[in-house]
Amino acid sequence: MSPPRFAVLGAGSIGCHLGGHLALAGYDVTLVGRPAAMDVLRERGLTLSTSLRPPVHLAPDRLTPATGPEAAAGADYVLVTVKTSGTEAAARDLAPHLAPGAVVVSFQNGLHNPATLRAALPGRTVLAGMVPYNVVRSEPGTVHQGMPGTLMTEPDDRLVAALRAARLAVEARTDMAEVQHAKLLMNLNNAVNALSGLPLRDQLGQRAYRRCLALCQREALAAYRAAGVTPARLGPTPPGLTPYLLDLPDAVFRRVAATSLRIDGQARSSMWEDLRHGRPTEIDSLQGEIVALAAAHGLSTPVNARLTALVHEAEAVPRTWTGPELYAELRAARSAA
Ligand SMILES: NC(=O)C1=CN([C@@H]2O[C@H](COP(=O)(O)OP(=O)(O)OC[C@H]3O[C@@H](n4cnc5c(N)ncnc54)[C@H](OP(=O)(O)O)[C@@H]3O)[C@@H](O)[C@H]2O)C=CC1
Ligand SMILES: CC(C)(CO)C(=O)C(=O)O
Repeated sequence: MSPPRFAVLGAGSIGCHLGGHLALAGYDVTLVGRPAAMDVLRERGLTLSTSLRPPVHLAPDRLTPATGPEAAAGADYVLVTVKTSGTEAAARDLAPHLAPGAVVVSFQNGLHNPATLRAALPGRTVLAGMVPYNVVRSEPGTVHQGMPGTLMTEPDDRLVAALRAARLAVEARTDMAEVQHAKLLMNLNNAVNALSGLPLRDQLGQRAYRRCLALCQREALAAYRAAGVTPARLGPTPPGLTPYLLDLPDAVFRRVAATSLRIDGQARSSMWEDLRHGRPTEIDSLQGEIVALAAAHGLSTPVNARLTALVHEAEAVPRTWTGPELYAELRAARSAA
């Protein structure tokens, strides 16, 4: 069988990281992104950087950038890496161009992107995927992976083999709904990180910020219990114990969490990148999902609701919060509820 051909729909941080690794391994990859971003690839090529190994550069002639969904026509796999707010439109645009038998894979955060893609692409195979680590566009034409981690996807042998050949660690999972709920617990930190204005390592190193995340996770875990959802265990700590770990004093936390905190100084949440570039954030599909799920089960989530409001305020008028300020604000919201 010939090697699979790939298209990446939404060639930003994650899309360039995944597509760049596949192109580096010799796969035929079309990167579909915005005109300005694709011009950068045409002019500078793409550098894949990580503190785990030396950076590698793909010269412009090793890349196939494109700006319209028709460029995905020849692909066996279309990796969808747009932000959640762009999923439905991207799927609608893609629908008339998909090759027969093409498989669409969502490597996005949130709970509902695979379902949105399935609804817009009836009869197509759509797989849920998950990226557990951070990637930032550290400078034009460079995407930087700031921590190690293993991609997850619903089983597909050809896809898994290609990702592994591209030196991307990947695990096939049959419990992707539980994986996505576990990832959402992690992503509740995106808002805290974005409002802190700090690199992830510095923000997570401060107890007050971690306690903000712990408050969010406790509400989320209560909502999951009410909904009968058991999030997958993705690391050494069971999801139900993570808030206790986050509450620990800094020195104890650093010792206990050393293995799960191999984050370099460049790593930032994708929501920080959105705020920095003046783009709308994914807050409504992260904290917003917890608020909605809890409400459906008669629970209130004042902390997640307040953070949602604060992020929307920061979208309109940028501001950062110190850890003690944010923790006091969230505790006040909880007390007032
Ligand atoms: N960055 C990270 O560390 C991680 C991100 N994720 C998730 O991965 C997904 C992608 O995130 P990320 O890579 O950071 O996002 P980016 O914003 O960096 O990349 C998405 C890119 O796709 C472009 N785009 C949107 N719609 C289309 C379209 N129809 N055609 C062509 N291009 C389009 C966007 O342009 P424009 O902005 O103009 O819409 C943007 O440049 C999100 O769900 C995120 O939560 C998951 C794990 C880690
Ligand atoms: C990997 C992680 C949790 C990093 O914050 C992320 O998913 C994001 O930034 O969106």
